[in-house]
Order: sequence, then structure tokens, then C-alpha cells
Amino acid sequence: MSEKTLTRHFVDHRRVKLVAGSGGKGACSFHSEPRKEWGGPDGGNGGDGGSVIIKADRFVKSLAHVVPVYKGEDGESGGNKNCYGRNGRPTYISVPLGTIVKEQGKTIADLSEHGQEYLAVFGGTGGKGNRFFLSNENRAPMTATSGMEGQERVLQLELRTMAHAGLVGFPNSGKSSLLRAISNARPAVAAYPFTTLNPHVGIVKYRDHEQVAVADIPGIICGAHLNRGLGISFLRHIERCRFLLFVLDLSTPEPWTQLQHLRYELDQYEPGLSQRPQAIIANKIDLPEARENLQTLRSHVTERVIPVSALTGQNTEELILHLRELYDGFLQVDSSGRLTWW
Ligand SMILES: Nc1nc2c(ncn2[C@@H]2O[C@H](COP(=O)(O)OP(=O)(O)OP(=O)(O)O)[C@@H](O)[C@H]2O)c(=O)[nH]1
Ligand SMILES: [Mg+2]
Repeated sequence: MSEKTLTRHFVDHRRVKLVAGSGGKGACSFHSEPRKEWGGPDGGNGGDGGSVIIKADRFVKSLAHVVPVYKGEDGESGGNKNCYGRNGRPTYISVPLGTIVKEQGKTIADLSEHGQEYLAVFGGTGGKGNRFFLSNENRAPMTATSGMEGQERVLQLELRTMAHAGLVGFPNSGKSSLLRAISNARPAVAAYPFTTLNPHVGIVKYRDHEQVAVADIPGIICGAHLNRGLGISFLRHIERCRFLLFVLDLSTPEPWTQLQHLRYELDQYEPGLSQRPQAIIANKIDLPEARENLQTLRSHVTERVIPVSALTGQNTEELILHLRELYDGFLQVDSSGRLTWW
């Protein structure tokens, strides 16, 4: 599948209506000779309706296949000879890891582990057959109830890419080129802004088999929080990143002002987001004008600046090593000793 096709089919939010299955009807029947000792009511209960369950699946990468309405399977009606109706089977909606389930804007589930499930709507209970109503007072009940309706809900699904580090930068600063240079990911690269429309995650592999996931997201411009460019809604994809890699195009005049703008836009999305542990990547160091800007950039910022060329691969080792330092530093901070990221 070409990059363009992938782009078109990537969906990171969906609104879904879920209706669980209704319970089956209880049966009303008698075996022969009612009112005699050996006769009597034998209508079985209806089966319960099937629930609808949202399940995280690491092989699913987008919400594109999620349809607007899901209807759970209804329970079967009960039958004579006290036969119970079959329960409706549960309906599963497979979603990518990192999917948040929201109801009226409030988060109600966060599916971040493979196989994790959220039972979104319960199926209706099956109706009772007339056998259920048999009592000493009433030896020939004629009552059978219908099953209950399944629960109904409208939910929003939102995908938040899960990566340890997020690449943040202006369009054309070389984020995708950098991801290609340091990882196995192959996002599109082109000399026009907003080439990247969807997040891509690349895995940086180390000799000791440790793996660090890095997310490339669309470029941000001044006023993105006012919906300029592609806006900032896709910043949801770096919300979970533990550290940020600001990618600056060092060949542009005053690249440090880019950094200020980026931080401002990040904080508009979520106050304090720009303060995550970070490194500044000064890209395009292969260009002469970039080399001139490097010293001035260093004098403008206190954070570590790593000059690289995503195009030639120059100094990408330093970036890869620093990424590992950030990653190891985070693991030490996590006093629980569990390698939990999200
Ligand atoms: N000379 C030079 N050009 C680079 C370097 N890195 C990227 N480029 C070029 O810059 C242009 C943009 O690169 P991309 O990697 O697509 O930039 P991006 O930041 O992902 O852009 P958007 O997806 O639009 O946000 C391409 O023409 C790249 O070939 C570099 O280190 N040196
Ligand atoms: Mg890109």
C-alpha cells in the first residue's frame, strides 16, 4: 500500500453508537396434561443479549475500520421442554493500543495493553418462561416475560499514539527524515510543508535489545492553537510521550524563535507540556548557514543542543545515545521498578 493510501485511511477518532443485544423472550408452553401431577408448564427462559466490548489489539493500527453503529446479538427465545434460549454472543470492537474511550467528553477507559477490554454496553437479561412462575399457588402459570432491551450508549474513541519520545517541530524541519535516520520507520519525506498528516512511530533498537519508540507527528506553526496549519489536535499523540525532541531547522534565520513558538503552542494544548524532559535537535547541520547558527542557538537556550543532519546521518549517534540516556533516566525515576510507561 502506498504512503498516500495509508494516509487517507488513518483515522484517530470516531464516534460510535453501541446498542447491546436484547434478551430473548421467555416461552409459554405446557407439556401434556396440564393440571395433572406429571404435566405442567415447561416454557424455558430466553437467553441474555450479547454485550458490546471494546478491546485493544496491538495488530490494529487505526480506527478506520470502526463503523458508526454496533448492535449486539440478541438472545434467543426460550422454548418448550424447558429449553433455555442461547445467549447472544458478545460483539468485539478491536481498537489500537492507546485508544481512549470517552463519554460526553469524560474519559471512561484507557486501553493501553494488548487484550485489555472495556465492556461498553451490557446485553439485556433474557425473559422468563412460564415454568419460572410455577408455584404451589399457581400450578399452571400463563405468564412469560419478554427479554430486556440491551443498554445503549454513544461513545467517542480517540487514539493517542504511544511512544516514549515525540518529535516536535515546524513543517519541513526534518522530523520525518530524522525518524527514518534513527529508526525502522519509513514516513514520507518531501520538500513541502505538512507532508506528514498522521503520526508514525519508529522503534530505535539498541544492542542490549532495549527499544525506544519515537513518534513523528505533523508540523506545528505559529497560531496552530487557533487552528492554523493542521491545528494542534494531533498533539494528543505526544501527550503520553515521556520526553520531547524539538527539531529545529538550523538553516532558517533565528531558529531559536521556532523553539519559543513551539513551546508556546504546546502549552496552549496542555499547560506544562513544553516542560517535559527534552532535547533540542539542531537539524540540517550539513548546510553552511546552519553551522553559523549553531553557536547563536546554544547561547539562546540552556538545554542540550544536538546538531545533526538527518540527510547525511551526521551525528545521529549522539542523538541515539542521548535518547537512551533520557529513557534510562526515566526508568530510574519510576521507583515502582515496573517498566510501565503509560
Ligand atoms: N540539507 C538537509 N535537508 C534536510 C535534512 N533533513 C531533512 N531535510 C529536507 O527537508 C525537507 C523536509 O523534510 P521532512 O523530513 O519531510 O520534514 P518534516 O519536518 O517531517 O515536515 P512535515 O512532515 O511537513 O512537518 C525534505 O526535503 C528533506 O529532504 C537535513 O539534515 N539536511
Ligand atoms: Mg514529516
